[in-house]
Amino acid sequence: MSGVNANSLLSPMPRISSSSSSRSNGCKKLSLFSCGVLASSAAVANPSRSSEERVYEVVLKQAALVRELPKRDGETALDWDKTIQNEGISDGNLLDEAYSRCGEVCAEYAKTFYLGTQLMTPERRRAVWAIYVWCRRTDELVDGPNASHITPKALERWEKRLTDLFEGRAYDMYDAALSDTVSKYPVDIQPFKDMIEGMRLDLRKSRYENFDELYLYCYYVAGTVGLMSVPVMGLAPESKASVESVYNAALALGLANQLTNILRDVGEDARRGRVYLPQDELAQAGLCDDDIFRGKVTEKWRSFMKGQIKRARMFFDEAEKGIGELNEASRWPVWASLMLYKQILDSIEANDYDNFTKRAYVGKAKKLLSLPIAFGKAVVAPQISKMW
Ligand SMILES: CC(C)=CCC/C(C)=C/CC/C(C)=C/CC/C(C)=C/[C@@H]1[C@@H](COP(=O)(O)OP(=O)(O)O)[C@]1(C)CC/C=C(\C)CC/C=C(\C)CCC=C(C)C
Ligand SMILES: [Mn+2]
Repeated sequence: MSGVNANSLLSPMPRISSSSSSRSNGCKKLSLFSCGVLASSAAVANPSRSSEERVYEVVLKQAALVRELPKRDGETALDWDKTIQNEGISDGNLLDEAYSRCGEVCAEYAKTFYLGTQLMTPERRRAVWAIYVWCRRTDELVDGPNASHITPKALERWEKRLTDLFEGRAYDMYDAALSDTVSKYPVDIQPFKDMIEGMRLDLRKSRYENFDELYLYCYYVAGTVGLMSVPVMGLAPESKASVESVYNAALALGLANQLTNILRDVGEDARRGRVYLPQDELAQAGLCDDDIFRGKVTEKWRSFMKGQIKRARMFFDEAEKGIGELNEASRWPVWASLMLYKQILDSIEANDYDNFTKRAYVGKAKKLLSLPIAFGKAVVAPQISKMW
């Protein structure tokens, strides 16, 4: 691929600011906090409104947007793929070129995921690429080579650029692709704004008092990706599940991925002065920041890590419940990404919980093996169960 690198993804940004999100009150239920993996601090830390409740409001809003979609002849509200197909995907050379550049970035940065998207319909595939590129560029702002120059002002400009592209004013080719995607699929701007909020958080915060705080961070930087992806991946027309439950599963996959990322990168983050672990749970385990900076694997550390891994796995389990509700052609990349990420947790265990000096990874052979297994879960198993 021709010259895609972190710098070239980030072209200059226009000025002006825009406001960030506001959320209203009033939600119900909760899931993984209350399941008692670790005595979670959510209710204690914020008795009035936990992060999980706040995020659940966003989930409800996203689900409502989908449910409110106008129905056209022969379509259900959940089957918007036909509409896109009827409108055709060739919108002129420039747009095709914009999408194919997104595909190149995706192929360069996320090879396995790119492969996974090959089973999706061409229009969904290119829409997922466009979302991927926007997320990657947003992440690069605080994680990439120019991260030390990124200020809140720069993030304001990035957000202004986001609102522009949602209104049809694209700044460059990658934005043009996303602008087209959000005009065709019922994708809401809120998760995108929230991801930028996560980048703001990264600029000003390097410690998390409890899981409630960490949950919100994980939602901002990764749960949002799940919410952005569902409208593009589409729901199975035959699905009987509620739209909320599918969004919840998507959210859970983003959270699980991010929690896994955090556990994999403990040593690397500590070297940057960052600890993305709940401080109260560290204290309960008899640990503190200094233990992390020292980086010695002790019994206390192993036991702490076991709890954290258990929680991440519970989020993966929650996510698995929703994959079968997605449009059939979208299930494979999701299963593949879930299986690959989940195996990072196995690898941390195999490293005897040394995530200070060893980077947990999934080897090529295991990666390759995961693809047909994911295919089996996504495509073959549902066909078999239809036959019975
Ligand atoms: C089909 C599919 C998997 C679609 C998602 C594609 C997509 C839009 C991905 C964007 C990912 C991205 C670049 C996010 C930016 C923030 C970020 C980097 C988050 C971390 C990802 C891992 O990246 P990496 O290992 O490279 O991390 P480093 O920056 O290098 O440290 C994350 C951990 C989060 C990624 C989150 C997802 C892929 C969410 C997936 C959820 C769904 C696709 C919903 C599935 C639906 C159901 C019903 C389960
Ligand atoms: Mn990153």
